[in-house]
Amino acid sequence: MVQSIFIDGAAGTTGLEIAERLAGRREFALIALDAARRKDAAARREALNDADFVILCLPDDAAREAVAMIDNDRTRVIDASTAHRVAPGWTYGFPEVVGHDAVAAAARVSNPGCYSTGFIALVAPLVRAGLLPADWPYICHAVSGYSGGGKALIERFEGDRDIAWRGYALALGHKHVPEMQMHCGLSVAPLFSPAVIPAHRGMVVEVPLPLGAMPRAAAPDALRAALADFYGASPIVAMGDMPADGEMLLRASDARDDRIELFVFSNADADQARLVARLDNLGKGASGACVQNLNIMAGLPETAGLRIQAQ
Ligand SMILES: NC(=O)C1=CN([C@@H]2O[C@H](COP(=O)(O)OP(=O)(O)OC[C@H]3O[C@@H](n4cnc5c(N)ncnc54)[C@H](OP(=O)(O)O)[C@@H]3O)[C@@H](O)[C@H]2O)C=CC1
Ligand SMILES: CC(=O)N[C@@H](CCC(=O)OP(=O)(O)O)C(=O)O
Repeated sequence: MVQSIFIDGAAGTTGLEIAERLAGRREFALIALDAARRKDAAARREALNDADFVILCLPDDAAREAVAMIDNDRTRVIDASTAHRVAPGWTYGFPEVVGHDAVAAAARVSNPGCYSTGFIALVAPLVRAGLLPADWPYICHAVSGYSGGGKALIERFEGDRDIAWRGYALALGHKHVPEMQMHCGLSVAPLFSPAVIPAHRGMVVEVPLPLGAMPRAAAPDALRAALADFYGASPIVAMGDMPADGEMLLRASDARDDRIELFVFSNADADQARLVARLDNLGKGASGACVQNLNIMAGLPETAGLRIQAQ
């Protein structure tokens, strides 16, 4: 049975990338609004209620407004925005962490933030297994390609080739912190320092761990083994190969890939470690994750339409 999909915000960065991944899929039929009607409330309301699945690629307020316009109990929603990531009644769309069955059964799925995807992929399984403490004040550093900031940031970076690094969220309290804390089960909010680099896409998220100074922290080998075991044969979340030459690169020209790779680096004394995740902010960080969740909700193979590079 062909299921209908409406992408609200289809002309934006995340929406366009979702449409690319759905192009040619016979299981789905896209409901499209022409340019003149894409922000028209009546047209959106009709499309939102006609669709079997709605994918919201909108700013937070517009996403809340779209959900309020749905007045039937058949349409299922995937929200790419931050609006519902810690909201009651919403399933957090990280199937490897919350369980595929929970996503498959959900009517309302909130797609994780891009940075949160890296942090949660690394920290949640280890805290859950008792290998890292839940009450530690974790620190997280990350860099993102500028497409992470949508059309406005793309325009800014492509109009000013002189920006080599942009630190932001300097007053702390980035909008991803609540979901990072909640979905890792932490009693203390992590301290998060994001930055943007002059590459269109790509992301590295890092959690440095002073293991020797932490209570109840396992050794690096145990952390590595636990992550490998937790994600098992996942086609999307996997341990990366340890770099042989002592450096790890993110290249602006890297092939697009909807997978996420995890690393545990450590020192010879095994009392310091760096948990690192490398992903595409528009892949597992946004549009790839939306399509993965859509596949699971629709009862289809989770990687259908995704970009999975040969290993
Ligand atoms: N980019 C990324 O890597 C990630 C983005 N996200 C989230 O996805 C959502 C979309 O982000 P992104 O695609 O980057 O943003 P963009 O700014 O690129 O796109 C947003 C789109 O929404 C449209 N829009 C705004 N208000 C309305 C409205 N009331 N009705 C209909 N359309 C509207 C905009 O219209 P117009 O074209 O006229 O401006 C634009 O096309 C955001 O919540 C973002 O935080 C999540 C994870 C990662
Ligand atoms: C580089 C950049 O600006 N990134 C965005 C986050 C992108 C993302 O994950 O989007 P959500 O808004 O859906 O959480 C930011 O920090 O606000």
